[in-house]
Amino acid sequence: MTAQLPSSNGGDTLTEGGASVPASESPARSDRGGGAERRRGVLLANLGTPAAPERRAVARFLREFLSDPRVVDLPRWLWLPLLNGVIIPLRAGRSAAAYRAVWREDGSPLLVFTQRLAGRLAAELGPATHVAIGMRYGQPSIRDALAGLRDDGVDELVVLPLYPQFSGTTTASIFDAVDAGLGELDWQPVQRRIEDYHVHPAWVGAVADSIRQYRQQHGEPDQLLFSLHGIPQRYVAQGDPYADQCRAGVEAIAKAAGLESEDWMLCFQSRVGREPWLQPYTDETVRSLAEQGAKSLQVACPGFAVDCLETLEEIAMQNAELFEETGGGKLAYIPALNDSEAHAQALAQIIREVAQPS
Ligand SMILES: C=CC1=C(C)c2cc3[nH]c(cc4nc(cc5[nH]c(cc1n2)c(C)c5CCC(=O)O)C(CCC(=O)O)=C4C)c(C)c3C=C
Ligand SMILES: [Fe+2]
Ligand SMILES: [Fe+2]
Repeated sequence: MTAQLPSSNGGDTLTEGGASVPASESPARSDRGGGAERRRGVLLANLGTPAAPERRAVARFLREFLSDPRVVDLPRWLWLPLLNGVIIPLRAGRSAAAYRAVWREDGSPLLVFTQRLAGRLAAELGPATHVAIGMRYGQPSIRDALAGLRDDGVDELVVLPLYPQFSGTTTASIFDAVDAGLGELDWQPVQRRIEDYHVHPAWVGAVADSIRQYRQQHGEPDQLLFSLHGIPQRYVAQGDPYADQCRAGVEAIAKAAGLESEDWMLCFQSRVGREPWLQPYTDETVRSLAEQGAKSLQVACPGFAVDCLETLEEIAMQNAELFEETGGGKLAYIPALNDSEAHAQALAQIIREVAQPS
């Protein structure tokens, strides 16, 4: 199915088969028809990761990431001195140690899996579609990815942030970087932006299948946790749809996986700072389940398209340890979809649905 996008710049969002596409991004989108074949490019965008698991590289990454006003919205005069004077000096070393615990011979898991997924996706979409990866923070940058696509002669650009659930802190920030990159390059391709795909049946089916397969191999736990990255509650109160999309998405996955409502829970991880974030918090939930006598947990993290620090270290190491130490048994992490064929097929379907027929 191909999305029929209206030619106005009305700012509406179209939902096609579960993926939301804003209808307002490229003024020239509908006036270029003419029957000429388009060269399609896909920008597969992700958060980014440090260049190395060392203090300096991690400090550089955190400085860029946490200076983004989409991520931390405090007034700059207050936040930037606090970030540079207190938070980075305190956090960089600890964070670098956590990165070292998951770093692979071929690099950061987030980058390696994103690169591999891009390769699979390119194979799935065929030689007429160019796929490039761009990181919101660090390298390879979104601007350089766009420059590569432009040099390949792309004139229809699909932007796919690897965030199934929309948040201003993630997806919108990627769109900011795409705007800035296109502006710098003075390039105006036709654009399709995929805002979210949290209830797209292809993606929901792929996640549900991965959970079912995991349980066939490893058995059923006392409880399954869906753990998604948190954001401050204040952002949700200001209108960020992230929490609603997390709930709708995990309900769809649970239903597709045939889970009963008492078999699973949604919780939120990775809180930073003191203000309240989305709740229940994953670590408090893990502790309380252990105290209530749970002996086995499985944790799936369907907000993370690929495995990264937050899944491999925070869930599979820290929370597994916490569960054991507080009287539980084994906490098993169900890997992200990563570069699986099922993931590439689901994303290819989402892309095909929003792209123009060529
Ligand atoms: C301080 C605010 C943060 C917000 C808001 C936030 C939202 C958010 N993040 C992701 C996905 C990822 N975050 C990752 C790491 C990470 N996140 C924050 C802070 C916020 N995230 C920090 C400080 C870090 C760095 C690690 C640390 O020091 O603890 C990662 C992993 C990156 C990697 O290299 O592996 C991902 C992915 C989402 C989806 C999200 C909001 C929905
Ligand atoms: Fe984060
Ligand atoms: Fe974390």
